[in-house]
Amino acid sequence: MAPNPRVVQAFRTMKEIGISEEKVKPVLKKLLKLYEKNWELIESENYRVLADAIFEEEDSKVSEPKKSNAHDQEDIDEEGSTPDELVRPLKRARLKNQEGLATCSHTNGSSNVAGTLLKEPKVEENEIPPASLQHQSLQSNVGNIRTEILPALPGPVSPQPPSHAPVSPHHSGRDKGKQIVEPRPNYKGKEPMSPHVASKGKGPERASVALRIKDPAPEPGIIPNNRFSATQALIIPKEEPFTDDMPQDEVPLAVIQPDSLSGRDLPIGDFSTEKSNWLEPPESLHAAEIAGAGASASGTERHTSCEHATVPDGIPSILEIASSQLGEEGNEMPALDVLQKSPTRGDAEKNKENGCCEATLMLNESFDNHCSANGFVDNVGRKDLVVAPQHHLTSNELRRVLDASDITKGEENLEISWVNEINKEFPTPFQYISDNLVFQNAHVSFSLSRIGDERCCPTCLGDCLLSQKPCACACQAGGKFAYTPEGVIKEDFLEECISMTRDPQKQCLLNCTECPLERSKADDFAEPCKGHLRRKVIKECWIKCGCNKQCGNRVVQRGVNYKLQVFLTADGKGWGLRTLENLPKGAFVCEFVGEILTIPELYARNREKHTSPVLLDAYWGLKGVPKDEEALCLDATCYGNVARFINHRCLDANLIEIPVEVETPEFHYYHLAFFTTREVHALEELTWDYGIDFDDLDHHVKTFQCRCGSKFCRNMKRPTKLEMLFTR
Ligand SMILES: C[S@@+](CC[C@H](N)C(=O)[O-])C[C@H]1O[C@@H](n2cnc3c(N)ncnc32)[C@H](O)[C@@H]1O
Repeated sequence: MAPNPRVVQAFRTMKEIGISEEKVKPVLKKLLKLYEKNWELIESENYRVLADAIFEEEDSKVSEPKKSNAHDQEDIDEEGSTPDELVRPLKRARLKNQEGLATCSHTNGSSNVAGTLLKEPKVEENEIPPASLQHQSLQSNVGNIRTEILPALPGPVSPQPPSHAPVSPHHSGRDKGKQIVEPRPNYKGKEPMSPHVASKGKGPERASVALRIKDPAPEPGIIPNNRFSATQALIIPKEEPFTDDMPQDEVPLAVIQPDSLSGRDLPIGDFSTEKSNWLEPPESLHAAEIAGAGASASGTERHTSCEHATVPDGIPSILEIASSQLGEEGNEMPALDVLQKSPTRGDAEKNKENGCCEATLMLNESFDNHCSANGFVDNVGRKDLVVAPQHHLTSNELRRVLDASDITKGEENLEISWVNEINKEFPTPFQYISDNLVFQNAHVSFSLSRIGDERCCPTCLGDCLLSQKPCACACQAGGKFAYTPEGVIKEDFLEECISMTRDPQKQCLLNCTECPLERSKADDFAEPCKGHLRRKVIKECWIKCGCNKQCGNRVVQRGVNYKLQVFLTADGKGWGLRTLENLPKGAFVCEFVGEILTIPELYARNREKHTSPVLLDAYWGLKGVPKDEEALCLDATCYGNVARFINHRCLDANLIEIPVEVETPEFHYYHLAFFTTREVHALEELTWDYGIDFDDLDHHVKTFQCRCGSKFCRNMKRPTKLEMLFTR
């Protein structure tokens, strides 16, 4: 029998990163079984899932006897044997996230090079760090350069034609990034629908970090193969928490090495004020002016903003840029089309597929190759792909300019730009992640075997929303799906969520007999539990369900699907998040993503220097006394997503947070997703009610003078008795 070409390709790809067939076979076999021969999942992101599973297997296999090669091959060919339970490996996702960590300068043996925090494995006293690690550090640094050379620039935001386009659950994954999302035909918004183009979509099941990992991970301690681009070079710590003493079928979502992030008070202090690696650009490069250069803010618009990009004859086209893989500056290369031409990532990928080179590769090339900083190649040297900017940019300046086009550095489906139309400040650097990371002690692990059939719908096919009878997943949400076929939350479900949050009559506070918040206080004045708001929960279908990836009950796991922008607010709230397109009521905007911490870990951090943490307390008080490792919160100060920019608004905010259960049936961990409470117009700031009691000095959220502007503001300056007398 001829070998299955997909198997052959998998072997080949693994071989390229130094993994032998012998190691690949048994793992591939298990994955095929686990994914029911869904090769797409295995092949996505350059076989990342496979590579990760092999590493997991290696970690846990020490005492396991090897199976014979012949037998494995047979099994792969047959694809029929019953494997041990294998949970999709998620842990290594964090490796990706170490790349380019901007400014958390940790004390434990980490090095901060060119704005990139590089995590190094703990080195014993007197032990010389292996050369491979030094090498990796350099490579990671170079990787940072590449990730920052992104094509587009933020632009002045022109209100979009209204498009009440619903969130379409039918959008593409990262591995199929060029697919166009079709609007649902039966959406009856007032305005014409605008199809969402997922220009660089992420993994189809977003909640599974493993599916979204971009690059194959090298074996622990091994120098990545040179053939990989610099960004693929990752530091692989040899020690992995949770691995040794954990049952094989339990895998944390992603873990941050305790070594590297302990004692974070200092780094976080640095983080909020760090400037050394984050240079101010010259005035000519101010974001607002850049915005005025005509580039538009996100994805689809960019195609049209570059039509007139030409180089007048005689204008020298020179631009400074980091020139080598070691990142020296000062070499010159032709001016590139950075201020006008803003192709989408999809375009760049297409060019790459066509044999064009990437920016990192191009840095060593001469202009004869006709590469642009955007990864574009103009094979015929057409001038309309190149403009001569007025400025001679240094590499630092260029980095800043290009960062403005996508604060997510490619982590989301869509690019999210930032603009500052007020002054010359830049957003505080942080490491963008699109999935939560376990910091250290939080107990967040799951096993497919622990998701019982009653908590998933293995017998479903296709799109659960279309089936006559509500499936098991729907039953958990009260016998009805929370989503409409248009991908927004159902009106009644949403209204109930809103009233349970806002209406004192409908609010239900759960009181812990022993509140984790109080328990973790270092003082002797623990108070009784103040109560935790009971919430409605959405249960999404997931990989153990029989439905397909396009199932309408998978919305949050698909990630951001609307054009958003980070901007400096004019009313003194700092940076905020706004939408660049009209949003229908009930639309999923984004998830709150950060480090998953236990409450003691949260308290151990320096509150003053943190952005608002979010408690995952929807079940506290409901299920007995949550253990320390189960009472969790999310902190997005150092690692976070775009939600860290959402400002607070008392009571009538246009977003509401709803717990969403995706991959774990353990109630203490869930995803916190933001949905619109009403239609939101393009350019409106997105806000949510942090739930702060401004009178409670003890509140876990650092209090501030609220400037939300709501007529329901709970922090309005209260009139003094004297003032009250005068107003009578
Ligand atoms: C989660 S962050 C939001 C993003 C933040 N504005 C920034 O610039 O990074 C929370 C912080 O934003 C500021 N903030 C949020 N909502 C505010 C409001 N309504 N009034 C004043 N400041 C606000 C406070 O400083 C608060 O600690």
